[in-house]
Amino acid sequence: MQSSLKVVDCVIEVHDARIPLSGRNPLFQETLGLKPHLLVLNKMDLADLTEQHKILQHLEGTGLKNVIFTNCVKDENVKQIIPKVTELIGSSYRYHRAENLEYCIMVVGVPNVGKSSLINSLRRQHLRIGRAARVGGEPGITRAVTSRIQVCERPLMFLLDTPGVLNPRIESLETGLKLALCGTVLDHLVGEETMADYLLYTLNQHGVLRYVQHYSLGSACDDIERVLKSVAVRLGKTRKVKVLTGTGDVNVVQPNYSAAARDFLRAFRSGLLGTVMLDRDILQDHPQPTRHPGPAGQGAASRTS
Ligand SMILES: Nc1nc2c(ncn2[C@@H]2O[C@H](COP(=O)(O)OP(=O)(O)OP(=O)(O)O)[C@@H](O)[C@H]2O)c(=O)[nH]1
Repeated sequence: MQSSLKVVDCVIEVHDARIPLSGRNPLFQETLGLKPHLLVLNKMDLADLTEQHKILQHLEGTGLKNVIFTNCVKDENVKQIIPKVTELIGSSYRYHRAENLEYCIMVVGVPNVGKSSLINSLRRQHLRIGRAARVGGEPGITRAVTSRIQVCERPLMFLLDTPGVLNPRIESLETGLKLALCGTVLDHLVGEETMADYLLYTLNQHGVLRYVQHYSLGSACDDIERVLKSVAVRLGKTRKVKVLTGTGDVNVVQPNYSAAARDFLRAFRSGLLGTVMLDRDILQDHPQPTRHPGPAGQGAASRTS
């Protein structure tokens, strides 16, 4: 990414709109910092944006003035990106390329936030043609900086897709769990049941109780074992386990907790359980944003219950 930088006019950083204030990789800013920068908060369809103005205020307080919320599956707000990028490059002090009317933009972000989807959406919007970048539900689909992909005719604009890069030092356990819920880390590395537990905690804390109806649970519950058991039974996700008894082996049918946890996470990620703002704690804890947030531990509030 660094070696491609000299041909890049602007950096578009894509992040998940459910975690607008946490989990970004600070190395992007440090390494790519001098180029004009646009933050695209994607998957807005999955985010609770009732406090959008507070989020924007908070981001502005940390020096991020150029922010656009998008849904790249439905092409929402994607049309705003190219005019904004053109404006940013035009007003950039590095813009000394009178003869060269091509723009080259690098798209960066943590894994699975929709960088390739954004490129495909831009092509649909401006060129009326489809896919150029591979899209996938799991992190790690794009594995190298691609050759340039044209996304617009006027102005002539090319994008470089890049692999998702996580901060090697995640600032807190809570931020790690939020990133995992958003699908930026392979689920089995964190553990589906751990993530399901955090998801249940979050949904209850935010009063997003659609899971109760979705799984016909009767009432809200903060016991993950009970919830996963009900989900497993309801979905018929059981497994036979051999149990050794005094009279020999007996096959016992048990709820398949892992399969239930996977279904719970899948339903959440596809929006079936409602929208959430996973950084609500940061918004509440830091009403007056500071311009230079410190390193480890700052930002994400610790769990209080
Ligand atoms: N709901 C929703 N899903 C989206 C949106 N944009 C992308 N996705 C989905 O998110 C998943 C990841 O999208 P990609 O475009 O492959 O993400 P990426 O950032 O290029 O991923 P890596 O190459 O792994 O870094 C895919 O399943 C997309 O369909 C969006 O705006 N809303």
